[in-house]
Amino acid sequence: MDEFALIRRLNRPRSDRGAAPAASGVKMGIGDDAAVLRPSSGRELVVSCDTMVETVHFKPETMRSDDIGYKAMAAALSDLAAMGAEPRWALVALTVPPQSWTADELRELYDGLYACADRYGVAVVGGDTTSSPAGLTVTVTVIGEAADGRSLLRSAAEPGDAVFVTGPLGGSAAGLHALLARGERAGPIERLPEPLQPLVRAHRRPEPRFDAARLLAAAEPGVCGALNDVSDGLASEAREIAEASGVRIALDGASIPLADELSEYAASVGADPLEWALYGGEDFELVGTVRRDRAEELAAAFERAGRRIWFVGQVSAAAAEDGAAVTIVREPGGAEVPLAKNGYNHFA
Ligand SMILES: Nc1ncnc2c1ncn2[C@@H]1O[C@H](COP(=O)(O)OP(=O)(O)OP(=O)(O)O)[C@@H](O)[C@H]1O
Ligand SMILES: Cc1ncc(C[n+]2csc(CCOP(=O)(O)O)c2C)c(N)n1
Ligand SMILES: [Mg+2]
Ligand SMILES: [Mg+2]
Ligand SMILES: [Mg+2]
Repeated sequence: MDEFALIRRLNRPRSDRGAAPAASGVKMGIGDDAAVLRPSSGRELVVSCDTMVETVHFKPETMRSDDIGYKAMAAALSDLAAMGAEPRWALVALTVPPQSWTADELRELYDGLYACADRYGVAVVGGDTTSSPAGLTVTVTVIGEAADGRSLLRSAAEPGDAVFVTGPLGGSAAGLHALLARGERAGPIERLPEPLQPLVRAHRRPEPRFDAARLLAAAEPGVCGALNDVSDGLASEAREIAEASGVRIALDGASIPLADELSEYAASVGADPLEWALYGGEDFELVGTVRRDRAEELAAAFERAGRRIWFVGQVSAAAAEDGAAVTIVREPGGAEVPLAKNGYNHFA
């Protein structure tokens, strides 16, 4: 495999680029020492990166090549949605063990990556390609824009706020569980038993929630408080909001929306679906807070747009030094207990 030939093969011919409206603002894209971009005036830049690592984030049993590319882009973009930003540009760093990946498989990975980039109007403007002694990694850096001063921060929750999520949780973890339990090389989703399909789709083809992010960003300044995306599980994301904002969050377990088919699948393998929603991660829904007296108005704005938010808890003033940052009532009438700090942790 030749590095330069591979880069040419993975990226689109120059004639394809520039056709998409996403290419606007690109003075120099792929092909020079660096990209040259023109941000819109009056907008602030919002920048983030995320890495996916073979065996840590994907295995042959869990993801096909195109899914890896799609999800790497989707997971990175999700952090822009979590800031209330509009996606614009991306850079892709690839490290490849040449013995275990063919150029065709890498091309499929890029087909998935570009499918996601096109779906969200993102122009890939550069990247980096190196060999790796073992394990493929994909790092996607994303750049978006928000109205000046309007990025939605983790630190903006206030006592009295309601906590909401933008969609059902736990599906991705259940899909992962099902794929690992099957243990065979991942095939097309349509060939799986029907009840597994939405769970596996949630794992392989997550969608960054720009639809919800746009509605939140469009609300009057101050209506939406903090915002995060659920990459590490609701428990972990709620804790990040609580700690960044210096508040306490009380979750109501019975109100947390569970993914379609999740309860049935969890029952079939003796698992607790709520645990997957709290600790599974990779759902990429948004979790946020809204001022209590504006919560119904926000829910109505979602309904008018044919969407929904689910209220899953309340924010209150931080407890004493040793008080729990996040608590939960698991069942109606149950006791309020501190929520354990589990969630996904790369070094735990
Ligand atoms: N190696 C690093 N060097 C500098 N900053 C980092 C590094 N790793 C993470 N960060 C920063 O730490 C903050 C929290 O990162 P974290 O990865 O936990 O958030 P996230 O991207 O929302 O989560 P996830 O990676 O699960 O999507 C971010 O501001 C991120 O840019
Ligand atoms: C084969 C395989 N095993 C386990 C997992 C689960 N997993 C890996 S990283 C992560 C958190 C988000 O990552 P990050 O914090 O790096 O953004 C989760 C839930 C998976 N996807 N594939
Ligand atoms: Mg991160
Ligand atoms: Mg992330
Ligand atoms: Mg995030």
